[in-house]
Amino acid sequence: MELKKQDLNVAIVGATGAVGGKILEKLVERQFPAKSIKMLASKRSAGSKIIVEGKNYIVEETVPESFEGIDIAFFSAGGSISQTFAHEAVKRGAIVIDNTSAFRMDADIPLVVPEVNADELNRHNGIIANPNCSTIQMVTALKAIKEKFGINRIIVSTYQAVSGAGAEAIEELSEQSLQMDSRTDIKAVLLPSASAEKHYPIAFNVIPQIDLFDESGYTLEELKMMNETKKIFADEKIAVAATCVRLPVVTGHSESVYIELNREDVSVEDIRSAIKTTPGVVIQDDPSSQLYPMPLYAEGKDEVFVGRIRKDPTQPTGFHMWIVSDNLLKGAALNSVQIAEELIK
Ligand SMILES: NC(=O)C1=CN([C@@H]2O[C@H](COP(=O)(O)OP(=O)(O)OC[C@H]3O[C@@H](n4cnc5c(N)ncnc54)[C@H](OP(=O)(O)O)[C@@H]3O)[C@@H](O)[C@H]2O)C=CC1
Ligand SMILES: N[C@@H](CC(=O)OP(=O)(O)O)C(=O)O
Repeated sequence: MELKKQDLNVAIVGATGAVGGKILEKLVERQFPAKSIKMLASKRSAGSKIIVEGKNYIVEETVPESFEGIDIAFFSAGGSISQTFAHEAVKRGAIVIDNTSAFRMDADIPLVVPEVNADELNRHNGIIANPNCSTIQMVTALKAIKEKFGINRIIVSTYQAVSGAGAEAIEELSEQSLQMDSRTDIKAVLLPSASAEKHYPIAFNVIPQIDLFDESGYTLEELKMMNETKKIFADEKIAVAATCVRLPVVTGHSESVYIELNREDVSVEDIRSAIKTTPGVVIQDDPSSQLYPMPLYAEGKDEVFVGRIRKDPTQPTGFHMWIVSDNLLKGAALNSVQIAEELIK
């Protein structure tokens, strides 16, 4: 499908959500060549107004006809909405960039992080999948290391912010936090979370569950990381194991990542040099000045930050590192907009 660069009609499905709002901001900030941007959500939000850089955008209900004349449709309204409307959009001539997990593992749908596998865009049939937020920041940071030295195995533990569970979860964390003072019995006061991990309060807590469990004992979030990494790296043999954890941070996912390389002769300096070659990846790593990435400082930034790079003292091919990025930006909205930019290059 050919896209003319200067006169694109764009739609955002899920425009009132945590990710959809950031997609609009990124399109405006990066001066995406859009003639029009249609804001779509559920019937509940129809008629509401979103203002970005002084311009008003009126939200409309999403129906199949919403996609008449649309060139690019960004979807971030949940998997079931993508299942219902993505093919309707493609049928009407749009290219869909889908932020949900609905199509990510379909063999004929590219799963793209532009810095890693932009060439996959050449084989799309109308739908392109944007990976899981935790997966995106990890593969972006590891891409050059993998290319240069080969990676056999990845073991990752995540520390994920509540904004990953949507706008409602952000509200919930601040409401629960405000109920507290030092004398409060937390468990007696805090109400269970409304986000995916429903049973427990998130304020002043750490929850080792994101999304549902499957029969293997892993959660769906963990399985997404494990499977999507193999697909993006086009490497079925790479061993990936994940533990995904939610904590009371508003925005910015952090990851403790352990990798085993194919070779023993690689130094920390070699790893740093490789990482630096990937655009958008920044090393923040100086123990002597307590410099390392943190979500509080990554929020609002486009980059993926890497620090705490260490050689495993017990295994000559092993390295540890700490990877942080804004889950709503590189983890979702920015990556989607970068995909659209690649398409019109
Ligand atoms: N947050 C993140 O870090 C990431 C999120 N994603 C994916 O993006 C999607 C949205 O996430 P997020 O923005 O965090 O979620 P939010 O809960 O913040 O937003 C959900 C959005 O979906 C819209 N919506 C709900 N029902 C419908 C419907 N029937 N028709 C049309 N729109 C509807 C909502 O509109 P309304 O206001 O009208 O209810 C709202 O705009 C999820 O599928 C998630 O998997 C992917 C990667 C990362
Ligand atoms: N599950 C992620 C965000 C997300 O929505 O991911 P996915 O699109 O893979 O369901 C989080 O909670 O941080």
